[in-house]
Amino acid sequence: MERILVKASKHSYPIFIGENIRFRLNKLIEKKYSSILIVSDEKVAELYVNDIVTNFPDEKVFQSIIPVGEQSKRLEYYYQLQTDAIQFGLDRESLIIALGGGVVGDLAGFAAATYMRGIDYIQMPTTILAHDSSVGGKVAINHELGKNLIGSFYPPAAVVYDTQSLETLSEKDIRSGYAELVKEALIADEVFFNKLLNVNLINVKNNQLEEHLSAGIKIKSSVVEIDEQESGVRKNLNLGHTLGHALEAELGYGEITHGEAVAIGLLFSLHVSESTFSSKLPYDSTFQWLKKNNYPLNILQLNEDSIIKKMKTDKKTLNNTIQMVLLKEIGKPIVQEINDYDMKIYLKSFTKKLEIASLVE
Ligand SMILES: NC(=O)c1ccc[n+]([C@@H]2O[C@H](COP(=O)([O-])OP(=O)(O)OC[C@H]3O[C@@H](n4cnc5c(N)ncnc54)[C@H](O)[C@@H]3O)[C@@H](O)[C@H]2O)c1
Ligand SMILES: O=C(O)C(=O)C[C@@H](O)[C@H](O)[C@H](O)COP(=O)(O)O
Ligand SMILES: [Zn+2]
Repeated sequence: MERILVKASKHSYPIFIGENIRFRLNKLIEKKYSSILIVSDEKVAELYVNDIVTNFPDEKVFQSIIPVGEQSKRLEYYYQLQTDAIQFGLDRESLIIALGGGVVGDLAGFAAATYMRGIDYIQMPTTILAHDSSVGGKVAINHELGKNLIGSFYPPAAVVYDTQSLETLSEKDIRSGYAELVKEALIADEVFFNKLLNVNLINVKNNQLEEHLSAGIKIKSSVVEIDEQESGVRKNLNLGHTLGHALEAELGYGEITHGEAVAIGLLFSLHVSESTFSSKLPYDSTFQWLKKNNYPLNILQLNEDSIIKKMKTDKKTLNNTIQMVLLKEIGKPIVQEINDYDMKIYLKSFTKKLEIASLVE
């Protein structure tokens, strides 16, 4: 088992990564809690919730199970969790366990951040993507008008990542999770990036996956330790998200996964970066890798004005001007202001490039 300690403003917290560690959860938690609420989605609950419950034979353990998917990361389910917490009698010494992917982690984390003004919660990520969402304390729900617009920075008490639970993931969710790994590699580590571009996602080996997750988590945690509340370098973790989040909201939450949207967003960032800095970046190799691994890249019918409006709900936006993370080179991200006129040109040239590439197939 690997243990990484993350320093946060409220407290430091450990990330435990290892196979089958969900069965040792009670040994990994140091504190005794008055009661425990496990939050999970229907699919994950069916697979793993009993493994978590059996850790606590002598405690009061409750469950709140939400429907699967991005649509659950909204006010209605946030309110449902608060109602459950009140009705189950959770107090200030209670614990919430977020067992699932980023949807469960963001929603349950935000519920924990606000229930009785804040109680402890533990992230138990069960997707590859959640190596990112479970670390750093960003918790939130979506608004119809924009992603993650209602939320907080609220670090977990611990992250317990059982890599064995990843064996049940679908191809789509493996793909989705790898987009955030590629993002981390692009902002911080060219060697890691080149390694990822050699991976074939349908037969990625367990030891390879663990190596990638550990590398991704180290990049993520080192950034959030320096800038927990995103006044500076943490913005770089948003590479690919200005367009990615806009696509998720524009197409309807859940129509495209977060990672798939981020993958398109990464490609767009490379496109804009190449034009802005007149430099050669790995647009072509990234495109080829995404295509080979079946990422959906067919976003040809974009309404640019509507997308730009959605991009402006991005939390990096200042004075109604879009701020986008670009790359000067791999490992050298920079936040750049882009006006609406230029953005429209970039969106048009990007979709044209994708259209031409789809004709060449
Ligand atoms: N807080 C952050 O810093 C941060 C970072 C990145 C992403 N996010 C958020 O994370 C969310 C996306 O997370 P996600 O991709 O994990 O989505 P998700 O939570 O919806 O999980 C994806 C799918 O995988 C299923 N699943 C989960 N674990 C499984 C397992 N072990 N076996 C089989 N199926 C399993 C789920 O039921 C779901 O159908 C988005 O809302 C995004 O905004 C947050
Ligand atoms: O941790 C961060 O910071 C990130 O930007 C990680 C992203 O992968 C993640 O999707 C995050 O939720 C986006 O944050 P937001 O502030 O743009 O909502
Ligand atoms: Zn993300």
